[in-house]
Amino acid sequence: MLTLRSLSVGYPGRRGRPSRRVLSGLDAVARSGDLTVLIGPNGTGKSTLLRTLAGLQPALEGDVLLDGSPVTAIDAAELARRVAVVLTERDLPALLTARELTGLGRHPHTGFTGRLTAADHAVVAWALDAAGAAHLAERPVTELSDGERQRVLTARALAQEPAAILLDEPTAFLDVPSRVALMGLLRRLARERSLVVVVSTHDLELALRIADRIWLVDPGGALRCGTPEELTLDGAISTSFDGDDLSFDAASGVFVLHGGGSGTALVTADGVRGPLLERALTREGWRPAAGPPADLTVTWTGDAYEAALNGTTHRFTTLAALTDWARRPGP
Ligand SMILES: Nc1ncnc2c1ncn2[C@@H]1O[C@H](COP(=O)(O)OP(=O)(O)OP(=O)(O)O)[C@@H](O)[C@H]1O
Repeated sequence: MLTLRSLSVGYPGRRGRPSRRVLSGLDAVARSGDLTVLIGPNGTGKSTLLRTLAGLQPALEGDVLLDGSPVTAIDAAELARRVAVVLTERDLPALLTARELTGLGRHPHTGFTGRLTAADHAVVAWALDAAGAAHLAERPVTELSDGERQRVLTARALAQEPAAILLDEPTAFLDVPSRVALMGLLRRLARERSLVVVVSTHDLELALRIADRIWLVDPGGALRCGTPEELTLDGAISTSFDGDDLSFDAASGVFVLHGGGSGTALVTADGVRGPLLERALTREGWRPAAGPPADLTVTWTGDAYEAALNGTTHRFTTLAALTDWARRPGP
């Protein structure tokens, strides 16, 4: 497991510039077998923390322990075997194919010559496949799209067969199915291979759905740790992310736009139509009501939407027509 003990991270002062302490007094554990997801608003220090955990920059104070040993006491070659890091790199070595770049992940294991054995090639093939990048294997890495490059960088980390894998926003450039697939893969790897996996993301809704443990850097610089449900229940998620226009709905686990000043709306419709209607009305400035009374009631009759407002009922045959009317309800 990976343990943070009274850890402070940041940037030492240089050439007359003062040092910058980004986060301090951090205590946390990322367990083997868990997918630990690091979340927090912009600029709170997620990348700085991940780089410090990976040994890419020194801690200002305190310790990072890998299976009980301070990472500073583990020699560089050993650390390279045990910890893999995926940063949002854009400058990759030209002329390498995706397979060759993934092969670089084997280097901590290959010894002095760097030559890959048949067993190493098999691990590379597995890693490319696991990261959904097998079809990219022979492509030059400089010609890949952002999302494709992210998969190959993930494959390189997997090829390293580390004990811990740290990823900084690996889903940033991926489309939605690929994000879910990559997070799912990371969780599966954590469980099946008993890996420590710490991954930062801005995809809060996905994080809360898929993480075993959340590390939340709150705006005050504290690190709040717990299951997604614990942090939702104790209000930590709302406190960190709610804004003037947006708030986190604990029950559904998604962000909702605040209804404006149009009033409350009560929806009666079966299946998925109900939540979709509520979403459309919220976008137009109505606040969903849990039950009667409400300023506006909308009922799906099976072939039309009936909207009752101020004693008058309006009938719409399409959701688009209802939505347009709800924006500026008239007679
Ligand atoms: N090299 C540096 N020297 C000094 N300060 C830095 C340096 N790099 C980042 N910072 C500052 O450290 C703070 C944390 O930055 P960091 O990139 O870790 O945040 P983050 O949570 O990853 O942000 P984001 O969500 O926007 O990616 C920011 O205020 C940033 O300006």
